[in-house]
Amino acid sequence: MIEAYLHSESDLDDRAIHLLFSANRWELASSITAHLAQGTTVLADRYSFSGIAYSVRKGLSYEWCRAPEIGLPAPDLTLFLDISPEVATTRGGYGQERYEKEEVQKGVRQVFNKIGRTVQEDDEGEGKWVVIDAGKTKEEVAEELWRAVEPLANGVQGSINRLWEKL
Ligand SMILES: Cc1cn([C@H]2C[C@H](O)[C@@H](COP(=O)(O)O)O2)c(=O)[nH]c1=O
Repeated sequence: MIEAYLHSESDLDDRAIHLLFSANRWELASSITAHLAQGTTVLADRYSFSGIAYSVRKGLSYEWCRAPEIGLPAPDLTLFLDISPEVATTRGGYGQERYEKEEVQKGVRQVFNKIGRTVQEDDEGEGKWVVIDAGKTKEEVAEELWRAVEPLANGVQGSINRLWEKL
């Protein structure tokens, strides 16, 4: 259903697609937790913050969008690959999806930056938020990413947090 929606083959209420994305994360929550408990690093290419950013841009409230995400396994680190919408359009594979339009990306980027500030200020179990300048070369981006990831590469101590739920 998500795929059909993203390729404009179907239409859904903004809330319905938000909940589908969230349900998709909940489908995997126990397996993510099991991997983490075994010491396996889990990398998610987009997670709750993406879900919230795309839906808030459409006019849904931050609180409404956040609610179904509460309790999901929390990231230890979020890497926000920031790029101007103009440069993004020049990158490969861009333009096929419903949201791959400059106006949409501009709005989503603004919401992401707001969420980033909130995460940095709150410390409510959302993990650390690091902005990476994705407008640089592939090598430079890789270097910046590694600088942020390396401190965690040997494992993270402590229990697995849940998003917006202090354990
Ligand atoms: C994970 C996620 C992605 N999206 C959007 C971002 C992308 O434009 C599109 C596809 O995501 P993808 O790039 O991870 O495949 O879906 C949401 O709107 N909500 C979500 O929860």
